[in-house]
Amino acid sequence: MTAAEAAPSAVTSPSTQAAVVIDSASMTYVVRSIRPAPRHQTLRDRLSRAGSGIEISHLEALKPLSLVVEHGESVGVIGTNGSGKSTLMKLVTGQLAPTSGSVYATDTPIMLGVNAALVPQISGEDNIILGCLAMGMTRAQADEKFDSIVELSGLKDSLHLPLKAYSSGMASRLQFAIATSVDPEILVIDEALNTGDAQFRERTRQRINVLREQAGCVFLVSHSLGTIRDMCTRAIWIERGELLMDGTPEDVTGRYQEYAGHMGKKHDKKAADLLDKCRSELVRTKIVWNDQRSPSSPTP
Ligand SMILES: Nc1ncnc2c1ncn2[C@@H]1O[C@H](COP(=O)(O)OP(=O)(O)OP(=O)(O)O)[C@@H](O)[C@H]1O
Repeated sequence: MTAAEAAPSAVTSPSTQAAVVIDSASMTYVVRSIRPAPRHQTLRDRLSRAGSGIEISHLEALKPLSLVVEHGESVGVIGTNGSGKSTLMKLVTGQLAPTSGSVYATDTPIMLGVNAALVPQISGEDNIILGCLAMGMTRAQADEKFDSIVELSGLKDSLHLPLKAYSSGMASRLQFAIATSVDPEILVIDEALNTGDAQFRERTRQRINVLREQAGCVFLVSHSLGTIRDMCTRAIWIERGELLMDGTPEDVTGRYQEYAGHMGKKHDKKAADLLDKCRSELVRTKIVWNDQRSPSSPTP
């Protein structure tokens, strides 16, 4: 029996406090690529063969995972590169449909990501209006929110400049101020805070706290363990597509740091033992709907 099979599981009936319910959701990407030509061929032959065959492979980015996140929680998501954090966030926002299982949310989650759509050629001011309209506000509502967005961004003196003249930290500030202006019930922040300075981090922390107090919930993906400890009430660790830990930010980041230390020193056995320990200690969530029926409106 593997550690995962031996691990305890908790049956959870999502309460009215639940903002997001992930019910055994998994994600396998289907990757289509051009079949490579044999290496011994000349460059000319290789190029002329390009496109002669399409190869299809499957990449399991996320193993089936269940999680209930309640209103008022801010959940930090950590894990090494390529472990599946962004994939999980895309399932939460409905950008991707899970290969198996379901994801439910009480409201449409707002994603604040490094690639969130701002237009480089137009000014910060125009981006604010455009961003608000893109999030579904009317022009009158966008005008009404304008001053508070300027205030939160802290970029009053630069907003007349085109966005392409902003540093990545300044662009992040603007994105954050626009995205949180709708008081989202569910906010997903994927790496967007990493470029901010200390002042921006403090504003962000305060804004996240306000959203939580208003019974919103926040997911925060970050490689900065300090940010997770500062801003989150709970943390999860995903490694190679597998949920390994779900607990307090201190416990989860501490264990992850230990793992990263072993990996850095190439102590593979110690790293593997630590993963096994996490697997055996994780209390897996099993979702059971009270009325035996899941909600009728999964995302997307
Ligand atoms: N659109 C896609 N098509 C195919 N594979 C993908 C796609 N997006 C991600 N992957 C793969 O899925 C796995 C998880 O990627 P994901 O972006 O979720 O990881 P991550 O934990 O967010 O990584 P990072 O910390 O580097 O941002 C990786 O192996 C990645 O190569």
